[in-house]
Amino acid sequence: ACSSKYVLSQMHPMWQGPLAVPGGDRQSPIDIVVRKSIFDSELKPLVTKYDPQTCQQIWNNGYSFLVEYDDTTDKSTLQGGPLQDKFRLCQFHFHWGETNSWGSEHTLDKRLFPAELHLVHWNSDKYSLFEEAVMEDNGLAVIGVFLKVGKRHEGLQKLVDALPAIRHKGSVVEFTRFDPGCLLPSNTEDYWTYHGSLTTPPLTESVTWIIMKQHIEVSHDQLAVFRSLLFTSAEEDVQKSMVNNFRVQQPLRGRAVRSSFT
Ligand SMILES: NS(=O)(=O)c1cc(F)cc(F)c1
Ligand SMILES: [Zn+2]
Repeated sequence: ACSSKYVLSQMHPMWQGPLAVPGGDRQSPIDIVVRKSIFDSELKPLVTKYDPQTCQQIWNNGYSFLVEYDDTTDKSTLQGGPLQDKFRLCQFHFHWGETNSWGSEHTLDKRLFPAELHLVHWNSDKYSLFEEAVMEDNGLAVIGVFLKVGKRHEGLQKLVDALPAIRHKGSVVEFTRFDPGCLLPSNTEDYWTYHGSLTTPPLTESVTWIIMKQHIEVSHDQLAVFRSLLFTSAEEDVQKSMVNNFRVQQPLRGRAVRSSFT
C-alpha cells in the first residue's frame, strides 16, 4: 500500500494554520478561474486501467478515509492526459464539509462543492516507491472529481457500507474487488490541469493535478455516512466528527491552469 504511515503521521485537522511551507509557490488547492484557463490541444484523454483485484483495505487515518491499492505492480495505472509517464494508483480518499454547502478543496469560479474525490497515483516509470515519488516535482498525479448531492451512486454504496466499521481513527478493514473507475464521471476527456502540491502536510510540491470538469452525484444519505466518521480514536474521551477536512484555497502565484476542452 502507498505509505499510509506517511499520510497518517502528517495529517491533522488542526494543521490548517500558519504551517510555513519553504518556497511554497505551487500550493494546492486553488480556485480555478474557468475563463482564465488556457486550452491546450496537446492534452490527451485520460487512460485509466484499474484492476479491482488490487483493492486491499479501507481505513480511517484520522483525517479522511483511504481505500488503498496494491501498488507493487503496474496493474492499476493512469497515463495519457497531461502525463508523459505511467502512474500507479496507490489510494483514493475524499474531502467533505459538515453541510452540503461546502467541502471541496478545489473550486470553480469560487463555487464550492459538497465533497471532492482524490485518486492518488505515483510515477512508476521514474520511481520505485510512493515515498520517493512524493518528494519529486513530477512524482504524483492526482485526479480530482467534484461530488454533488443528487441521486444515489450505486457503485459508492459498497464503500459507504464499510464506513461504520472504521468509525475511529486508526481502524482498518479488508476491502476488496472495488473498481475505482466506477467513481469517475462518464466524460474523462474534459479536465483542467496544473502543477501543485499535496493538500495536507507535508504539502510537498510534487503533484500534477487533473480536475475533472464533470462531477459525479451521490445521495444526501451517502454523504451523511461520511460525516458519521470520527477524527478521534476509540480511546479518546471527546469524539469529534470527521467533517470539514479540506484545505483553504492557495495563491496561484502566476501558474497557468490548462484545459483539455474549449
Ligand atoms: N489530499 S491529496 O490528494 O493532496 C494527498 C495525497 C496523498 F497521497 C497524501 C497526502 F498527504 C495528501
Ligand atoms: Zn485529498
